[in-house]
Amino acid sequence: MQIFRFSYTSIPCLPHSVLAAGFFDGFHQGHRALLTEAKKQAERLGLPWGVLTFDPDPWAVFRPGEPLEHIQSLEDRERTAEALGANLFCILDFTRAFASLSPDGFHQVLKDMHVDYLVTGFDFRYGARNAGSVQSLTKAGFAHSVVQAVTDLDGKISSTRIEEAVRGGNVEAAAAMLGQDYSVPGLIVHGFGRGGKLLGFPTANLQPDPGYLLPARGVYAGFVQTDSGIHEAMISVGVNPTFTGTGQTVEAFLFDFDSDLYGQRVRFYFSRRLRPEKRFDGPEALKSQLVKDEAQSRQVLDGHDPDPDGVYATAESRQGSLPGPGA
Ligand SMILES: Cc1cc2nc3c(=O)[nH]c(=O)nc-3n(C[C@H](O)[C@H](O)[C@H](O)COP(=O)(O)O)c2cc1C
Ligand SMILES: Nc1ncnc2c1ncn2[C@@H]1O[C@H](COP(=O)(O)OP(=O)(O)O)[C@@H](O)[C@H]1O
Repeated sequence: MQIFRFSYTSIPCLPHSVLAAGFFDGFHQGHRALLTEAKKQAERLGLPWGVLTFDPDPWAVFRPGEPLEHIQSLEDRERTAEALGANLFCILDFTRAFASLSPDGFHQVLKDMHVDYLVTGFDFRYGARNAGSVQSLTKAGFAHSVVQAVTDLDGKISSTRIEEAVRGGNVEAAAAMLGQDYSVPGLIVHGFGRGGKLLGFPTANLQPDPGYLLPARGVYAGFVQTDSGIHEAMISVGVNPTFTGTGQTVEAFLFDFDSDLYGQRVRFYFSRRLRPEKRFDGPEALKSQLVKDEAQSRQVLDGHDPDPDGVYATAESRQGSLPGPGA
């Protein structure tokens, strides 16, 4: 996949293509329908296909200073598009000047980018005051197709619904909409040194990359992708109320694993919520609960693939060629 990043004022020479346009946070089932359509049109026209996306998030440009959390970083979005077969990934710098283009100004940008065919969602808007829509693409005679909303029993699948599910700890609902388990990358840092010594369960503490949503406090069964492959795990998001003076931590005990993870870039996958976090009378009571959590996690994770499209199959460190899921 070729990646291009540019401003609308200096468009590079791009191949003629079919592009699906959107922000695509999560590349959920609705977003994937656009990619399927782009691929289909590209095959018909004999052209490469890909994604037209924007960075930074338009919200960050129009509401600077407001904290923003995402399902995916730009790099995650690139990796997902690549895993789903895109040939091109075009990132247009999102600025106030770009956003204030007229609809015709935006059509000209598409032409200068050699976009021969555009695929959008039914509610795609563009240009100053959102004046551009699928109707104005038609009026301008721009070759395009419109993909209708992909729905489930609760309505339209959207990044907002996925965010709500993750924030509420409903990671299974998030996974159904995403097409893969919700995951957060980051760095393994030192904790309080209690896990191994006091509890007999060493835990790898994640310093999540900035900007990622975190699932609600609680205990989850999931996976940890490390340099040595993907490992079943049980994960705690919480303040460790059994002990005092602890801030919020995100930590995992990896099953059948015994090596140093400090300083390593990893990815935590949240597959199933097991229970809320509790305050125990002491380390022994917590330890007995952890034994039960491990048994339950092993049971629910058996045969479960957190990343069926192999989006994040390479190790987060990207050093050399490393084993992926199932390794
Ligand atoms: C799967 C799992 C479940 C946990 N559940 C709880 C809990 O319910 N209550 C609690 O106080 N701490 C819980 N913990 C956190 C432990 O208190 C924590 O791992 C321990 O304090 C070690 O911290 P350290 O890594 O900073 O040394 C859990 C940890 C894991 C991995
Ligand atoms: N099975 C395992 N799961 C998680 N971490 C492990 C495991 N085996 C070894 N480790 C290592 O041990 C460290 C955790 O030890 P722990 O006693 O909880 O101390 P800390 O509080 O500093 O994280 C991890 O960061 C990792 O480097």
